[in-house]
Amino acid sequence: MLNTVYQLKRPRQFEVAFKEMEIDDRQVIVRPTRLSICHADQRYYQGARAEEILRQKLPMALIHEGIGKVIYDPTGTFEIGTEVVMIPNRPVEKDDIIAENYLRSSKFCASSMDGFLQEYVQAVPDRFVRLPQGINPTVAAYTELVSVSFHAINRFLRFSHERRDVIGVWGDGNLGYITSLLLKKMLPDSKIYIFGVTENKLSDFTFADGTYCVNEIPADMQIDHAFECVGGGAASKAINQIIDYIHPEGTISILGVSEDPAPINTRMVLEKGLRIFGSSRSGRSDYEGLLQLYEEHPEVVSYLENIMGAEVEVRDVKDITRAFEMDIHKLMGKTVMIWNE
Ligand SMILES: NC(=O)C1=CN([C@@H]2O[C@H](COP(=O)(O)OP(=O)(O)OC[C@H]3O[C@@H](n4cnc5c(N)ncnc54)[C@H](OP(=O)(O)O)[C@@H]3O)[C@@H](O)[C@H]2O)C=CC1
Ligand SMILES: O=C(CO)[C@H](O)[C@H](O)COP(=O)(O)O
Ligand SMILES: [Zn+2]
Repeated sequence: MLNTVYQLKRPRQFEVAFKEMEIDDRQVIVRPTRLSICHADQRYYQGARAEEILRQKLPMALIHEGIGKVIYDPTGTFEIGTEVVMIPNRPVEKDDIIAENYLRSSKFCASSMDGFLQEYVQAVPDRFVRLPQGINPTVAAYTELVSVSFHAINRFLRFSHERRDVIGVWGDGNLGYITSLLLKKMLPDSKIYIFGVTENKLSDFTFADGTYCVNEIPADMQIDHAFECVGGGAASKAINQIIDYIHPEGTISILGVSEDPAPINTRMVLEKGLRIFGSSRSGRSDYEGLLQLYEEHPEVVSYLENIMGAEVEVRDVKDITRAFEMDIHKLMGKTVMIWNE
């Protein structure tokens, strides 16, 4: 069967490719319906990656956050029409210690293989997870991003000491919003403080115990642990500020992606005995745990509606380009493409 794949050929230029899709008795076929744009997609679209990386990876279909409907399932796992979230991580081996998203052999849609901007997505059944009935489909479209925070918080619970009275989250964007929201839900006894740069954005964090502009942090501020959700060129500034305000023996969870190495104050990391760990992407168990959290705490989904940005009907390359350009100029929120519906 012929599949239509919308690939980024070079920065700011999509093209249509037709690829043969072999139907077999192992793999499910899903028609994507809502696709959400991530920062990582924007780095490819805007050509913000190194030239040699772009040369190596493009042409490639973007998008690794999305949902769809099952249209074919020879394994009998799903009924036809079932709404599912698509998992972009594609492991080829299993390891008792290393999670699927850290195995160097794993592929990842829209990074080392085509992403979800396709007419059909094909994978083995465990790469799809059934969505709860009635969930807002636009919020469901960015489940992948939320699962990254869920994954990082669960690792944090493994790595950090148990005095978690105050947790700071640096970054007043989408990932900062999601991470602090989940922290508030998963650690209700902790105070969650957000540190950002824009008053307007910080005012959206209504569930937080405090919000601070990074240029006006009270001198006596102290936090037990912190999450960095900034990335890019500002990651280094954020991490060093965390190092300044964190208590000794605290844990710093790094989530922001930076193209260039970020210099950090290692002397103070040593003196304070800090633990720093990074997290990237997520695996099936994170999706399952998160969707269970959504079912138990439906108010989390309501809060996630606050970061719904533009919803753009997309039928062709021109519409896709328009969605990516709109996403660049947004102040906050997730841009979601309504696709194939
Ligand atoms: N580890 C993973 O698996 C994942 C990582 N990411 C990465 O996380 C990062 C954040 O993503 P996302 O939230 O979508 O991006 P956003 O751009 O929405 O968020 C970053 C926010 O941090 C703010 N900021 C800038 N400088 C500082 C500072 N010094 N202190 C505190 N906040 C600051 C930015 O403000 P302003 O816009 O005004 O500069 C912006 O609001 C990106 O690098 C992204 O690629 C995303 C998904 C998964
Ligand atoms: O967004 C992400 C996960 O949701 C990661 O940032 C993304 O996977 C990084 O990929 P790449 O190396 O292609 O930038
Ligand atoms: Zn992403």
